[in-house]
Amino acid sequence: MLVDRFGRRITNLRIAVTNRCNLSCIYCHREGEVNPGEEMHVEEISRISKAFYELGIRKVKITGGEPLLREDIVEIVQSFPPFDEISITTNGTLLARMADELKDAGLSRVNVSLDTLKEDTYGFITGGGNVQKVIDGIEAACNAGLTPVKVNMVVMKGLNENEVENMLEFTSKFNRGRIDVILQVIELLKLPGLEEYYYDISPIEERYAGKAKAVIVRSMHMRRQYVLDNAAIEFVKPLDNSEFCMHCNRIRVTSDGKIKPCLLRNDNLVDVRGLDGRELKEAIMRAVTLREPYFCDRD
Ligand SMILES: Nc1nc2c(ncn2[C@@H]2O[C@H](COP(=O)(O)OP(=O)(O)OP(=O)(O)O)[C@@H](O)[C@H]2O)c(=O)[nH]1
Ligand SMILES: C[S@@+](CC[C@H](N)C(=O)[O-])C[C@H]1O[C@@H](n2cnc3c(N)ncnc32)[C@H](O)[C@@H]1O
Ligand code: SF4
Ligand code: SF4
Repeated sequence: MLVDRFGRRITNLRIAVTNRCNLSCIYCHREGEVNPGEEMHVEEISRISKAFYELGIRKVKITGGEPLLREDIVEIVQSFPPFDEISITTNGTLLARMADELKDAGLSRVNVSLDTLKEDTYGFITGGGNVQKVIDGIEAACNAGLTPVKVNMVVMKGLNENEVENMLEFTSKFNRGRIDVILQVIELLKLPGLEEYYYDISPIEERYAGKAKAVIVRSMHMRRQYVLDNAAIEFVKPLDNSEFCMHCNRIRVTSDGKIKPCLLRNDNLVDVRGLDGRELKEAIMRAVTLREPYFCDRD
């Protein structure tokens, strides 16, 4: 088991398989990648993930850019070691036609980004995306058993801050007798130029906390999930949140083969391209020693 200098156990791997995307969301952090080099080939992704598996990692998240743009995405999923869970975070636009194949390849579940159900707002946020394709993708993922599907909603002032209840109603339509779709409400990470859209989601969380039938506190980031009638809602509030960072159990790999100890830093990357065997594992362990909570209480 990998444990960093702060006693944080690392159980999850996040691999960006591309930096390319078919949308251009106004807020995109691209998983913290800047000026990426050539994308890793499937063999490299497989080699790196096996090294992490041998070091005790049991869950992997595929992300990007838009992972479903990779023509070999099914091969990538098939090439993983036997992780307990393989999930993808996707914008959902290409999911409808791929859901069954991905399930057969060994994918466990998906997160689908959908900030609004309003066509014009969705088009504005994503730079021209078609909301119906995403809805079709969510439906196909449910039918394929890629559940629970998490619908990622980044809340933005003046754009969708009043749509949480609508989105919850939308997810509850898929929950017949069990929770197949969870709404995940995400605080906007204020990249330069995004300040005007920032919206504090704490009052929204308080509102649903008051109505919850049960509360699940996740070991990852101590994130709270509230169980409601026929629905569930989780909150992701990283900003200035030392509790969130103290419970960060994930390590990242960039699309061009660098280990990234923290989403919000690029000054401590460890390049593992071309490494194998002991050298690769040593580089991974070096990256683990570079992990530090980004938001922490300082005197
Ligand atoms: N600051 C910070 N934000 C994160 C981190 N992990 C995820 N996020 C944010 O959380 C949002 C959702 O991420 P997803 O890729 O859907 O995955 P997840 O919800 O973290 O993971 P699962 O619950 O396992 O599906 C994204 O907007 C990320 O920006 C993290 O380690 N640090
Ligand atoms: C970078 S995207 C990559 C995967 C895929 N293209 C997608 O959109 O789901 C991963 C997640 O990060 C979220 N995200 C991107 N930029 C963000 C920001 N500035 N603040 C909060 N979340 C953000 C997206 O909404 C998405 O749910
Ligand atoms: S779909 Fe995902 S990767 Fe593409 S621009 Fe939007 S948030 Fe970024
Ligand atoms: S910002 Fe905090 S939670 Fe996110 S990757 Fe960095 S240390 Fe982990």
